[in-house]
Amino acid sequence: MGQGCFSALWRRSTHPADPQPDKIKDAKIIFVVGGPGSGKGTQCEKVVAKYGYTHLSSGDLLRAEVASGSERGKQLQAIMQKGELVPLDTVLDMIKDAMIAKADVSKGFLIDGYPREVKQGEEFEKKIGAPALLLYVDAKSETMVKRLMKRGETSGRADDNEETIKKRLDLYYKATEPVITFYEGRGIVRKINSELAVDDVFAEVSKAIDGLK
Ligand SMILES: Nc1ncnc2c1ncn2[C@H]1C[C@H](O)[C@@H](COP(=O)(O)OP(=O)(O)OP(=O)(O)O)O1
Ligand SMILES: Nc1ncnc2c1ncn2[C@H]1C[C@H](O)[C@@H](COP(=O)(O)O)O1
Ligand SMILES: [Mg+2]
Repeated sequence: MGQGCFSALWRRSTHPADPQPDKIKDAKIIFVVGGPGSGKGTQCEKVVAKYGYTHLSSGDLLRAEVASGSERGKQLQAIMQKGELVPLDTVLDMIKDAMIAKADVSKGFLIDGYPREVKQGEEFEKKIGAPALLLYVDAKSETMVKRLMKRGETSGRADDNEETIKKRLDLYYKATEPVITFYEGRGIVRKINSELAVDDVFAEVSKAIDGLK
């Protein structure tokens, strides 16, 4: 879908004249990138418990908007149900607003599920700042499908079904994997083997975070 037609309609409260973005310009930022069902949210919860970072999942922020019942939420739901990406401006403004709201108390931010494409990373850096680390949560596609089908038994997520999972996976390989290559060039990518048990995956995550200055 063309993003231009939606961006004006869906812009949120932040704008260039807003002084508040200064509050987050020096924040420690970790991007958490991986396929659907790779275990990003699971690991982020553990990082919050151990390191006290703030976890912001773009998918969770979008689902909260859907749950609000707003007109915008209805439009977002239609896109997410199809396993497509919502417009960049919408998701970036949501993340930025959430970061500003937590800036005074946050030790650092885990940005889970963003960037989904290289352009999202570039825009994030222009409007917010550069990530110190990218955690690449890696699992096989068969593993991800199995986990999502199981999660779908109880999650209530409209996109945890066979047809949408396939679309989300295809989009991940096409649009999101290039994000990893892009940040590898900066030397900030740590690949995490998410085929292991949750605590063993977390041991790798902890090592990557402990390596941060
Ligand atoms: N290492 C693991 N071993 C077994 N199950 C796991 C592991 N990590 C996560 N899970 C389970 C928990 C969930 O039911 C499911 C998906 O994990 P989750 O953390 O929600 O993935 P995710 O956040 O990457 O998915 P999405 O992109 O769809 O939000 O798999
Ligand atoms: N960063 C994002 N850009 C566009 N669309 C997004 C982003 N994060 C989440 N979404 C939409 C599209 C996804 O299929 C759903 C669910 O996201 P998830 O990270 O799996 O919770 O939301
Ligand atoms: Mg998740």
